[in-house]
Amino acid sequence: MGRRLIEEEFMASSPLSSGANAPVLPAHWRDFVALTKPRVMTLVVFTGLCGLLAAPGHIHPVLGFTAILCIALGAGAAAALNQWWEADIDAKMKRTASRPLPAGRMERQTALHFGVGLSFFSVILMGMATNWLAAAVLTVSILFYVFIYTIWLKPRTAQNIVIGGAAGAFPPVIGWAAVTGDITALPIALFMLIFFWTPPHFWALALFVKTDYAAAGIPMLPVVSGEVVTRRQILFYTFIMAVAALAPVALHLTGAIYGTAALVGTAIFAAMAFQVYLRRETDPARMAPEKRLFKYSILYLFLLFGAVVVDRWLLA
Ligand code: HEM
Ligand SMILES: CC(C)=CCC/C(C)=C/CC/C(C)=C/COP(=O)(O)OP(=O)(O)O
Repeated sequence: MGRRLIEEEFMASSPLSSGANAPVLPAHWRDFVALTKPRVMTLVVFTGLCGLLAAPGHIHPVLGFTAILCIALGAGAAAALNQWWEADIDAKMKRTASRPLPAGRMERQTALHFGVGLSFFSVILMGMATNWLAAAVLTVSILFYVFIYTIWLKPRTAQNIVIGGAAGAFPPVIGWAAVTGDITALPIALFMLIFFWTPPHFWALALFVKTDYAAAGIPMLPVVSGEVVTRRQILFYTFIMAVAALAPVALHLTGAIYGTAALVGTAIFAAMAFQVYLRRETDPARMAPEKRLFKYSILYLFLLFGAVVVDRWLLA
């Protein structure tokens, strides 16, 4: 048996092997959890929970819990459909190659059925447990992530996440609507905050995984327009995000606790974005500013959304 054949056999059984040729093993329950991108979804669920807790009025705790569960299940379903569509792309990127589909631990069809089934389940349960406005917005966010972002924009334009990022901005609106049955100024302001937060959040990451995206042929901004443009765009969107972060204070929708958190948190964000902007080349000895900004972007959103809830509860 030639050496090439042995290598091919090894590659086929490797968890990093391409989705196209890998043998499909029976999926383990852990693979279904992985399909929902649980780490990313923690923040999605947290922002949904904060929208629910900040809303005026009362919701029975069991129904409130069900609403948050539906946001988690809907977001997980959308993530599964994203991976069903992108199995071949994920196989080409180091960061994603060991996901259940590209690693050959699950059939694509299984992911499709899981994603569609969970989407329907989450929307119907949301409608029955809370109201049909919350269910409708959940539907829009799932469809937006799958069709507008994943299928339409992501493979076509470097502006994919600017528009497509709206999908991830809906959860606080859903949480709010689940309690009140309406959508007013504060949930719209929270939507805007996540919407303008997404470009600096994602492009900071894209700067240090750009070779992955280039290898997979995805037109992310650093691949298409280069690092200098991406660093400038990160700074530009950080300024718009700062306006969105301070808008609830200016509009008297929140009080001093959120105001302080937004002011301090956003000043740190802007300082980090400025460091990213100034950076031209990589110094392997220090953590790159873009890596620091990416990590901080997550903490920032946790902080500001937590502050909204504390603020509204103290005001109440
Ligand atoms: C279209 C918009 C977005 C894109 C393209 C994007 C992209 C990414 C990517 C590629 C990662 C690395 C994850 C991994 O390697 O598994 C990541 C991490 C993360 N994202 Fe985003 N993101 C977006 C929006 C959001 C939103 C709206 C939230 C929550 C509100 C969010 C929360 C997170 C969190 C918490 C992590 C860290 C996960 C970990 O600890 O591994 N992202 N994002
Ligand atoms: C309620 C509801 C439906 C919420 C949706 C939440 C949402 C859209 C979150 C976006 C975050 C996310 C997983 C981005 C990954 O981008 P990617 O898919 O390009 O990343 P990848 O390269 O890791 O696959």
